[in-house]
Amino acid sequence: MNPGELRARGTDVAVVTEPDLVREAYAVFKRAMVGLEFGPFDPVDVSEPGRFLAAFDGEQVVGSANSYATQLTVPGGARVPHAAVSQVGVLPTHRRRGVVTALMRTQLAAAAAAGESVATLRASEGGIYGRFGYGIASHVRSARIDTRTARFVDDGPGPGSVRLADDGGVAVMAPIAARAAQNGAVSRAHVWWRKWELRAAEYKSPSYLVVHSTDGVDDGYAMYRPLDTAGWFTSDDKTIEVNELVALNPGAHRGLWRHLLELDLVDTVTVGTLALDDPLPLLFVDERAVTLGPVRDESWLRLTDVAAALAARTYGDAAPVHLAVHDRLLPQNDGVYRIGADGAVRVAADTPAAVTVSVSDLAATYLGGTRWWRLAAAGRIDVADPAAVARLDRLFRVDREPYAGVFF
Ligand SMILES: CC(=O)SCCNC(=O)CCNC(=O)[C@H](O)C(C)(C)COP(=O)(O)OP(=O)(O)OC[C@H]1O[C@@H](n2cnc3c(N)ncnc32)[C@H](O)[C@@H]1OP(=O)(O)O
Repeated sequence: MNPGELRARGTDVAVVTEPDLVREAYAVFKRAMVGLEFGPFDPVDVSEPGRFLAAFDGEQVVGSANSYATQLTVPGGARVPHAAVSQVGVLPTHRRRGVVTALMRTQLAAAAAAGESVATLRASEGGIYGRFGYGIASHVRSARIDTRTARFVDDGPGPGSVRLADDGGVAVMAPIAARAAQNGAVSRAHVWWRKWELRAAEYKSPSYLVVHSTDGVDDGYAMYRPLDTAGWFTSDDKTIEVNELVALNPGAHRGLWRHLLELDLVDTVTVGTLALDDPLPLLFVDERAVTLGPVRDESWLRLTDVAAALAARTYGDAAPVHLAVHDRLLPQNDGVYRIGADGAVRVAADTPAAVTVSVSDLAATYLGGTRWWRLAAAGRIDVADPAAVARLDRLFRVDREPYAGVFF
């Protein structure tokens, strides 16, 4: 990173590589998060070198923002270099002085310069990141399944098999997760698995891992644990929580859910995070066996290099639209883009645009999770040609709702 870029709005922002400064930056994040529990790890061991940013007030670290070099699967299946942003925090003594603004400005410019044309994060609050050009690109919800009423539509065992792999850990999970390539998938940084191992070593309650294979090839896994085991023996609502379920194909999805729902003893199965269009409820004769939780935002996405990001995804079939994009924080993205079935390119800035959008609302549409007509209905976009809105919806249309499926 160019040191000249590191000064923004009077706050000094720098990449910290020296171990004690990395620890100090991480401690700032922990302090800012007030109540979040953290694992038993040294932040130096679970960070990627050269990516932890710190904001300084003199010698003191007062703000932090980290990221990981990963990949995002975009519509059409391309895997785009991506910054997975995390550990953003500012000391309570230094809030509302522009510290995080300086960190975001530096971080996003660095990502764009490194060829990471998109960044995503999980937001602690909904009011923070829109001003930095992030928009909500995917949503998720939880589910609770009553094993007593969950009778499968498809009554026979699937073509694959499930094996117990409780001691398999990362060696088993990582190669399967690496092949997850749904719209919105985020690849997992090596250090996240390290963090997972360090946390797992501390878990008090039992945790189980099962792996699904088809024709001898692993194609899915589920991790789960029992809740409230103190009352487990006499409880009439013995519950397991599925911490993660990765299924690379529908057979693995069905096979893993069948395994979980047929566990003896278990009355209820909960899962915290499902894609909005996960077929889970349709597996059962009575869909009410599944109680879906409220919809929540998952990936907040930022296009750091709009031209590169738009060119990376594919588009549906509709006549092209000229789209003007405004980006206050990274003005190099300001411009007009021609989006068509054959792809997206930047055109002359004075080309008349049918629709004008902020970079954050564009981010919300990028993976197909937010429809253009809804932005128009909400008055969030300027529409010079109303017919262009329906064309944009056909162009940005996706087969599957976006879903990252990983928290970082
Ligand atoms: C990916 C993740 O790590 S998510 C975790 C994010 N971190 C946290 O939630 C920890 C607790 N909060 C914090 O540490 C800080 O309050 C932060 C990081 C959210 C904001 O940092 P600050 O340095 O205070 O923000 P900064 O002064 O740059 O504010 C920029 C603008 O955002 C606004 N803003 C800042 N925080 C919030 C918020 N939580 N909600 C709404 N608006 C906010 C400010 O009012 C300001 O608006 P303005 O430009 O109109 O004046």
